[in-house]
Amino acid sequence: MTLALKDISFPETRNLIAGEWVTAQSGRTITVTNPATGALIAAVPSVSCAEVARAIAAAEIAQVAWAARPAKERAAVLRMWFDLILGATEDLALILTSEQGKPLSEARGEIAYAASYVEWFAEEAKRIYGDTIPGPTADRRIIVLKQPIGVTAAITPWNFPAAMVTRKIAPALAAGCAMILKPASQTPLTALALVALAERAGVPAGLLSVVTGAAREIGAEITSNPAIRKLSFTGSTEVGKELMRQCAGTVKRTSMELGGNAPFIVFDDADIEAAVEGAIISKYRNAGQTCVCANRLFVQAGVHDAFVRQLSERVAALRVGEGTAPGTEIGPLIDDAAVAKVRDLLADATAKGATIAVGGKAHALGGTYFEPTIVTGTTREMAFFEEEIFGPVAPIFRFETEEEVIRLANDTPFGLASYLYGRDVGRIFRVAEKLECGMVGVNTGLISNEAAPFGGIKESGQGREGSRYGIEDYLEVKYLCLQL
Ligand SMILES: NC(=O)C1=CN([C@@H]2O[C@H](COP(=O)(O)OP(=O)(O)OC[C@H]3O[C@@H](n4cnc5c(N)ncnc54)[C@H](OP(=O)(O)O)[C@@H]3O)[C@@H](O)[C@H]2O)C=CC1
Ligand SMILES: O=C(O)CCCC(=O)O
Repeated sequence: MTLALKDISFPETRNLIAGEWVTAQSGRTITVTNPATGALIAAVPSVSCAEVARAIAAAEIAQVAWAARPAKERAAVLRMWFDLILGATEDLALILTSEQGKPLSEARGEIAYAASYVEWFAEEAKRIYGDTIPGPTADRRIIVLKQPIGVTAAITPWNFPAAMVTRKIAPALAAGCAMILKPASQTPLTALALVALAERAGVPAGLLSVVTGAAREIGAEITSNPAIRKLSFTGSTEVGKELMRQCAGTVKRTSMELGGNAPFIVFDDADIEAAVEGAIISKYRNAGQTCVCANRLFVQAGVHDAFVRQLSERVAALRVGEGTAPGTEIGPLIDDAAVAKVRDLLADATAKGATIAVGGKAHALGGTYFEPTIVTGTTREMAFFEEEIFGPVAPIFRFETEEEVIRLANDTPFGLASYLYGRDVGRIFRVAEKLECGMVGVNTGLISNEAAPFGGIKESGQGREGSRYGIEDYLEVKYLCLQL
């Protein structure tokens, strides 16, 4: 399949290792397909541990020189990368939609979102401030320095092939770190194109490498190589836990952005139209394949029926189709396993008494398309109360009281995002403070932006990305004790 791209050097299908664009030494490749059609798009290298180790060795050298450059120079390179990304929006969006499936309009939005992290951290690079602390005795002074952590690595998922890449590379480079990136095997082309643009922007040879191939093998090298001082991972909780275990061997710092099980709470005094719009964005963005997607919708008894009716009208009208087709709002799911998971969750719920209000089955388009779905009459016993759905299915739970909904919302090992709709300011603060999670959307279904600290608690992970907190994860604190 040929993509109609403006930049003739795209799609880039090689890896950037130690400053050179290469194929795998073994000649092995992995294939990339379009989830909308199943068509083969490209083949990218499947590299060995030795090639990853070579990238890490080059990064060690390049990082020293990069960290020594004034922050203003690092910022200028990042700013140039930001400009190049925005200039290549159409190509990047088409590559992204072709390998991931999301509607082209969402892909364009993701490119802008991805670029916003680069712009943000270009600015933050210049504001890595230390501290002076009054000494414990009259003849002592304490000075705190913030220094780059060194060579870092990132492993990213397929659901946001651009934004998860820049959200990790940009703060790393801004802080003076080097990075080895391993993107998801299903969506490597967006990452390769972004890294090609970073090279054009002036990122020095060896500082940033991108490797594709067998996750276990590459992950084993990244997590065991002592030169890697930090790993930032976005993906499933299961793999995140495994990587944390592996990183323990060399006591690497980790940032983990893992699964979620977001409650979306609608109180009786909510603006129902606004709550419905929020649910559409929060639940059905990227066909429900987002870690911050509403996973359990709790609606208070007084507005339950009105909310279900209005949401059903909106959901039944969502246009399902190929991401590149004009007007598409819901693309295909990433693969057959994702469809099977959604089907199993629905079968479990209906067997336990739930009702399908809208959708509920594979879409007539075939392939991995699934109908946008609403399920009512749901209970705590159903599997989707516990599991991340990662598909276009909204289970709606009816509740009566504030105490009950807080208990239900927190009854999960996850703690990433939560949403609540209502007008009672006192209740909003009470509930937001009691929810066990890292982020709360109040009267909004969209909480992601570069200025905010994105991240979770409990088994949803640790560390924050974006905002002024995001760069801290790439910095070490060193203190100087001065005896006068
Ligand atoms: N929190 C989030 O944002 C995300 C959550 N998920 C959840 O996880 C489920 C499964 O999705 P999936 O794509 O399989 O997520 P994974 O966690 O398996 O994949 C995420 C990234 O980790 C890599 N990876 C997988 N196994 C290892 C390993 N042993 N060592 C090192 N790296 C590894 C993958 O590489 P490769 O692609 O080569 O396998 C990919 O780059 C989804 O249904 C969803 O519930 C998924 C994606 C994002
Ligand atoms: O779902 C994810 O894997 C990442 C978060 C998407 C966002 O930034 O909104």
